[in-house]
Amino acid sequence: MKILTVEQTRALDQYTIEHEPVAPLNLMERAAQAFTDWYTARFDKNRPVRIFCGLGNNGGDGLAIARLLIQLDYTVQTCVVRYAPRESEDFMHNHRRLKLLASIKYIESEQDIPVIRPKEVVIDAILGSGLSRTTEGLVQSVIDAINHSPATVVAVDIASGLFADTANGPNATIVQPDYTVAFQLPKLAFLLPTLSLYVGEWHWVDIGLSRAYIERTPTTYFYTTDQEVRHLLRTRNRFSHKGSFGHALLLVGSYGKIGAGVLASRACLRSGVGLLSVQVPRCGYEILQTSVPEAMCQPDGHLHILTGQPEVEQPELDTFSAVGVGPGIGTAPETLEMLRKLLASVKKPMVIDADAINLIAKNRDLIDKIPKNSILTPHPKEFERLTRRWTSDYDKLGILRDFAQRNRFVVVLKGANTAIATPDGTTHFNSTGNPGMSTGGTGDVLTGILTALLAQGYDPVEAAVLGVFEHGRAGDRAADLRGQIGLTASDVIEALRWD
Ligand SMILES: NC(=O)C1=CN([C@@H]2O[C@H](COP(=O)(O)OP(=O)(O)OC[C@H]3O[C@@H](n4cnc5c(N)ncnc54)[C@H](OP(=O)(O)O)[C@@H]3O)[C@@H](O)[C@H]2O)[C@@H](O)CC1
Ligand SMILES: Nc1ncnc2c1ncn2[C@@H]1O[C@H](COP(=O)(O)OP(=O)(O)O)[C@@H](O)[C@H]1O
Ligand SMILES: [K+]
Repeated sequence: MKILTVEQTRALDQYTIEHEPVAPLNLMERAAQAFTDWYTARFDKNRPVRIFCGLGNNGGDGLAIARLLIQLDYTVQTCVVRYAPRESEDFMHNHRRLKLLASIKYIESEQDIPVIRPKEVVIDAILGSGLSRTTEGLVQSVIDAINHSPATVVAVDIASGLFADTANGPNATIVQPDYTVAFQLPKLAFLLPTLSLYVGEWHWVDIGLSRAYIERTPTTYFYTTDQEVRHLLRTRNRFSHKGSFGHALLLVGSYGKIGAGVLASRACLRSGVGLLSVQVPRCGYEILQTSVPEAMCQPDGHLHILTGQPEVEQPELDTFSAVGVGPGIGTAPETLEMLRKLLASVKKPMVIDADAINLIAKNRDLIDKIPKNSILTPHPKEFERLTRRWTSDYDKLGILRDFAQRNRFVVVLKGANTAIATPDGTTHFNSTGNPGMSTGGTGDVLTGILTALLAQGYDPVEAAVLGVFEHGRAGDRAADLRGQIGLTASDVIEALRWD
């Protein structure tokens, strides 16, 4: 699913109005109806509703929602915040219609701001995507009152005061909603960790904007949906054999961290790889052979770390269809040498994670040695080591895009809504996963999954989008079964299911 800018959304609105055709007022009516449907499915009539409306089209939506809820017998108090002398046309129209049905309270100064009670639901329709400057004065006071109230808060389209796709200045006053209900498409701001307080749980509702126009509007930001991922997944041919699904090699583990290698190996096998070989330090040999009997084990000559000096002769690297390196390997100088040799020998895109990323961050000449289209899977701290500290989430997205594009890597920046930046400059935000996955080892699981997909011949961008999505989906299934708090990385592996 595409994420469009405010400008593009405005153009989309306009196109829909001109070509569908639908009158602007009817589009507002559709938006209000879609919001009301969402609202009535969640909140019953016992909860009094207080709707704060601004003077633009977001306020117009609020007035239309007030009318629709009143018609459904909800108890509604509408408050119009009169912060300026101008009102939009569609606001005025809906204002006239609502006045025929109910009384409206006008907030013209701070004294007019009502006391908000705990049982109420506040609907925030003060400012929407037309926000053009930081909030101040009366609007700021009303937002403060909403934020200090004990009521549940639902934002219409976007929280008042929040910019949809650019950074807010420091100390901006912004509504902190429990829910945001956006029209048609998600906004970039919803996907950024430092803005989560201003978004809450978010949903989007279809208001019938032109699909054809959305299709041909260019964007660099995407939000991965279930439907899109289904198209990527390959089914198995009846006559396939284990040779059809590749032979992966994982280089993983060090003394005390063989578990990382076990998790990556199990996840790789649960993700459809035909054959798996695993290189571990000698101390990991029995552990791996016992806990992952399906894998072939290539012990390193060193007891505790990977050095790239095998104990016994090993197949040439180019016999493997994909290589993954990093989980649990540590940063010993001998392991750096192993990584150096590995990068010099592997010609295909590979998966690079954890300490392999840390080693590369400290030895930057290695960046140029990484095969093009390789998948790097840093968490934010590893990514910062690899690049630089960022000043905002928007700055971080810029650094991410540039780093992926300049080096021709697929960079999977992990976290809630993992961001996948590709060599062609696009960024895909993941839609699955939950905070239960913030536990040691879940990243190792992802490395195993991605290595398995590359080994099966998936294109690296597709592998990253699909693998990250399924990793999160497995995390969601595991959380359903066990709850988020008790979730472990092993549970994520057991919950993987690829159909
Ligand atoms: N897109 C869609 O698909 C659909 C969109 N719809 C709805 O329209 C909404 C967008 O409406 P909108 O363009 O009228 O903007 P909105 O946010 O209501 O306010 C604009 C006014 O606020 C002013 N203003 C700006 N910043 C300010 C500040 N800090 N403090 C005070 N004032 C400030 C600004 O002033 P100006 O910048 O012109 O000086 C202008 O007068 C959108 O979010 C959605 O709810 C649906 O109805 C239909 C489908
Ligand atoms: N709050 C969250 N929501 C969704 N996914 C999360 C969340 N926290 C962590 N994850 C996922 O869990 C994994 C953690 O990886 P990482 O930090 O490398 O852990 P480890 O190094 O312990 O394996 C990543 O795939 C990340 O996207
Ligand atoms: K709003």
